[in-house]
This record gives sequence, structure tokens and C-alpha cells, in this order.
Amino acid sequence: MGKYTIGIDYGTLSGRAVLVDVATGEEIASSEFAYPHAVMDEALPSGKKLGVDWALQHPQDYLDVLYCVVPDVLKQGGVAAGDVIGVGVDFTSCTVLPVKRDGTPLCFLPEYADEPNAYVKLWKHHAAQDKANRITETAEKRGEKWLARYGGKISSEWVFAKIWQILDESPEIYAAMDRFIEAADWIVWQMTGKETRNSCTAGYKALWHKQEGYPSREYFAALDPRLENVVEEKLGTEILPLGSRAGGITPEIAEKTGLTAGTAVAVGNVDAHVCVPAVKISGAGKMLAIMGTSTCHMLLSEKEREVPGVCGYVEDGILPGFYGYEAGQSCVGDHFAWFVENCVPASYKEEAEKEGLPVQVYLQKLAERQKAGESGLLALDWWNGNRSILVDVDLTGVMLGMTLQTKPEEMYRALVEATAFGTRTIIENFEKHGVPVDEFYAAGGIAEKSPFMMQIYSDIIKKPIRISGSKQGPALGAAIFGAVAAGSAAGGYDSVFEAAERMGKLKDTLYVPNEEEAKTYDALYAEYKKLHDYFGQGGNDVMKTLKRIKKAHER
Ligand SMILES: Nc1ncnc2c1ncn2[C@@H]1O[C@H](COP(=O)(O)OP(=O)(O)O)[C@@H](O)[C@H]1O
Ligand SMILES: O=C(CO)[C@H](O)[C@H](O)COP(=O)(O)O
Repeated sequence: MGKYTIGIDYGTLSGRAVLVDVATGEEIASSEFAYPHAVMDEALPSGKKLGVDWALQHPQDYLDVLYCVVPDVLKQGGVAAGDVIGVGVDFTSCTVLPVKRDGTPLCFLPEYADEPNAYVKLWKHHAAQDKANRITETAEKRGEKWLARYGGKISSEWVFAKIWQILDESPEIYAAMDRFIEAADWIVWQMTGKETRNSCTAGYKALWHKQEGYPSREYFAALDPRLENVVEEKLGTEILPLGSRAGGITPEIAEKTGLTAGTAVAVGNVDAHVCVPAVKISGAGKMLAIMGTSTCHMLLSEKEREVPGVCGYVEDGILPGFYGYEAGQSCVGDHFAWFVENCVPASYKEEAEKEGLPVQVYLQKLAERQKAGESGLLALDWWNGNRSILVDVDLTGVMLGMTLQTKPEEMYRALVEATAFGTRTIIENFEKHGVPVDEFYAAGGIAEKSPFMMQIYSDIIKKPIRISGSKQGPALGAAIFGAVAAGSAAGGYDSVFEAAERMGKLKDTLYVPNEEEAKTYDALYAEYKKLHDYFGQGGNDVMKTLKRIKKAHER
């Protein structure tokens, strides 16, 4: 009798599940549920307006994913619930919410339903940059050693900037919350009835270290005396390693999903990190880019190296026995979606519809007829700030070289190239600081859907690119961790390496650089670097000035 696990990937806009055969990695069924509230970046469900750079979600959407996709994959797969031995979950991160002691989100309570700070702050909520700056400056002043582990700068996307924003703007919400928790851990709590915290989000997003724990009380008090005991009062101090069993499915969730009560649930994981075993990476030097709404770059190394501008490195943060490095670009697919929504004429949309193609695929079809440099355009990929290597959410986009002849497909291609130049900058930065990148792998919606983009990436980074064998790399990764949480006694695995070997997969496709295109791109990249340093490293702060003027209109 076969054994199966279910992996659930909570992305930016939807949750996706796969039902996987534990022995072979075969994906028997998959299902997707789009969040009804999507990303709330303009208003709450009540219509209450949100400020600049806010990005919230509704936790009810996460529960609805569970109730929809799990029964669906069980039904499609025709698998008996008793043969599902484990469930794994991954989430975007740092996506965090304030909850009561029993796990009830504050935004579920009528008295807080109209209070923005009571909702889930999505990873791309960028409205706490002032807090992030003070977190970094205070750490610098106090000579905090941990700062170097995070590339020298703490992001506004992470836990302490977000919780401090709540404390400052809505002290009553801060007082009312008993816990501040990653959505990854919250959904596992809902499934098992037990609060757990995973080492991945704690390490990358909450400054936690396996030996040293969190930063000291003195440090938090130096930020704001009201934060002195933030760790003990609002976070958890018991952190479980990846692959651990968080608990078993509760009878209530069993009834709502069709799973068997007691089925093993793995501790939460992050959508990017979880994907590494899904592409069979088990050692140093192989960079995996998970390319979707944003891109995360994951890299293992046996060595501990301080690399400025990366998101951070965490020992055992991706796979046990390695330092797991993370870098990222906060706007990749989001660029393209923005472009389609805002900059494509009706005539293009009509033509795409006539050809039965999604608008992005139609644009790609037109853009691939061009050669590198032919449009005369060059863009900076900062439509949602810059995560690595500048760690600055106040940077914005640039498109240079436009004329009256410029066409939408050329602008679209320039945005694609800009994101690839951003990735090359990240690779070169790792290599310059002693963490080699010998091979490049890609997963996520873009790697799956766009050969056009993967070829441009290969030409720009000048490396061959291997592609995830699963359309749902993160969900497969979550299913792998579900099999490890179940353990060999239940028909799963005791080691993530063994599980990855059996369940992970790669496509046969290999994208190799085209030498001529790569040469032209070298020249364009040199110009990109000049713009990158000029606008991104203080040569001209015009982007920040414009943002300040824009913010003044909020008042
Ligand atoms: N054909 C396509 N080519 C390139 N990008 C695409 C295409 N279709 C959708 N996208 C982009 O993929 C992104 C979503 O990626 P996906 O990996 O599915 O989700 P998530 O990042 O939420 O996990 C969107 O931002 C969208 O712009
Ligand atoms: O920072 C992250 C991981 O560390 C986020 O989860 C990520 O950037 C959002 O992912 P996606 O683009 O797949 O929605």
C-alpha cells in the first residue's frame, strides 16, 4: 500500500497543495485556492484606507485554503486518508500576525476588525522602514555582533520592525496581543492545536541564533523601553528545528479536511527555503532562485562568511549541517504583473485574447524576436524597493532610454533584464565575499512558465540554469518535510537528505548562455551597475526625496 504526504505552499496570492507519493515523489494531485482578500494594500475590508507601503492579509483566507485544497487533493488522488502519513506547510515570510493566547487573530475580534495593525502584515509590508533604520543604527552603536549575520542591515520586512510599528501606532493592539507569530507557525497551530515556532523564520526574520538565542533585553530596551521584554512577552523561546513534528492533526481539522486525526504535521517553513530539497540540492555552491512574485536566492555553504547586503545566514537554516544563506529581490513577477495591468494598450490585450494567450506570454512572444540591447532600454528593478544587496525599500524604479518609438514589449523585456541584472549583482556579491556560486537552479512560477525569461537569465548571469522538476517546487518541498516529520516508522524518512533524494526532482531542460547575447549583456550590465551605485548608494537620493514629497500628501 502506497504512503503519501501533502505539502501546502502559502504564496502571496494563493495557497497550493500537492499530494505526493512518498516512495517516488510522484505528484498525484494538486489544487489551488486564491485568497479572497488577496493583498490589502489600499484599504481594509471595511473600506478604511491604508497608508503608503502597507500590505496586509486576512488570516481567514489561510484557513479557507486548508479547507479547500486538502479535501480536493484527497478526492482527486483517490487516496485513503489513512495512507497520508504527514503534512508540511510553507509560507511567505516574514508574514506575521498578532493573536490571543488561544491563537485567535486580533482582527477576528469585532472590536479590532477596523484596525489595520490587527491584521496580518504581509512580507512586503514596507511601512516600518523608520523602525528598521533604528534597529540597525542601535545595533551598530552597541556593537551587536549579530548584525553582521544579517548583511549589516535589518530589513523593514522583519519581525521587530513590524511589531514595533504596532507598539508605536496602536499600543492597545500591542497590549491586547498575547503572541506575535509568523503565519507559517500560526497555521500549524491551527492544524495541531499546539503553538510551535520554527528555527527558519526565527533565524532569518527574528534575529534568533541556535546558540545565542535572541538579541539581549538591553538591546531591546535601548530601542524602546516598552520593548525590553518583547521576546518573553510576545514571541516564543522554544524553537524547533526544521523537519520536526509539530504535532498531529486535531479532530476538528480532520473533520474539515478529510485527513485522519493525529496525522503528523511538520513545523512551519518558508516558501523559499523549503524548496531546496525539492530540487535535490544537498550541498554547497548551488544557488536556487525561487522566482515568483519576488525572487529568493538560497545558497548553502560549509563556511561562515559575513556577506554585506544579503538577508542573512543561519546555521541549519535550510538543511542541517550547512550555513544557509538567503538573498532576494522584492519585485520580480510583481513587476511584470504591474506592467500588464498599467502599461499595456487595449490593442495588445485584444490581440493576446485573439491568440488565446495570457498577456505576459503574448508580450514575451513579441519580445523574444529582439536581441540584447536592440531596444536601447535599461531599467533598474526596484519597483518594490531593493532587498539585496542595498536593503532599501525606499528605492524606486527607473527606465532609461525611452523614445517615441519605444514599444510595450521592449519595456517589458527591459524589466525582465533588470531583474536578471539584479540577480547577477547578488551572485557577484556572494562570490566577492567568499561564498562561491558554482551552479544555478530555478523554481517557482516564472521558472515553470517562462523559457523566454530563463534564457535571458542564463545569458545575463552567464551560467547554465537547471529547472525544478515540479510545477509546485515549494509545495513539494513542504511534502518532503511532511515525510520527515512522519518518520520512517510511519513509512516516511528520518533524514531530509534521504527524503530529497527519493522525492525531489529536476527537469531535463538546461538553459545555457548564448555567447553573443552574453557579450552584449556584459556591456549593458556595466551600465546597470553604474546606475545601481549612483541611485542606490547615495550618489543621488532623488528617489527618497520624491517619496518624502509623496508621503507629505498623506497628511
Ligand atoms: N507566463 C508568465 N511568465 C512570466 N511570469 C509570469 C507568467 N505568468 C505569471 N507570471 C508571474 O508569476 C508571478 C507569480 O508567481 P508564483 O510563483 O506563481 O506565485 P508566488 O510568488 O505567489 O508564490 C506573478 O507575479 C506573475 O507576474
Ligand atoms: O522573503 C521571503 C522568503 O524569505 C518571502 O516569502 C518571499 O519573498 C515571498 O515569496 P513569493 O514571491 O513566493 O510570494
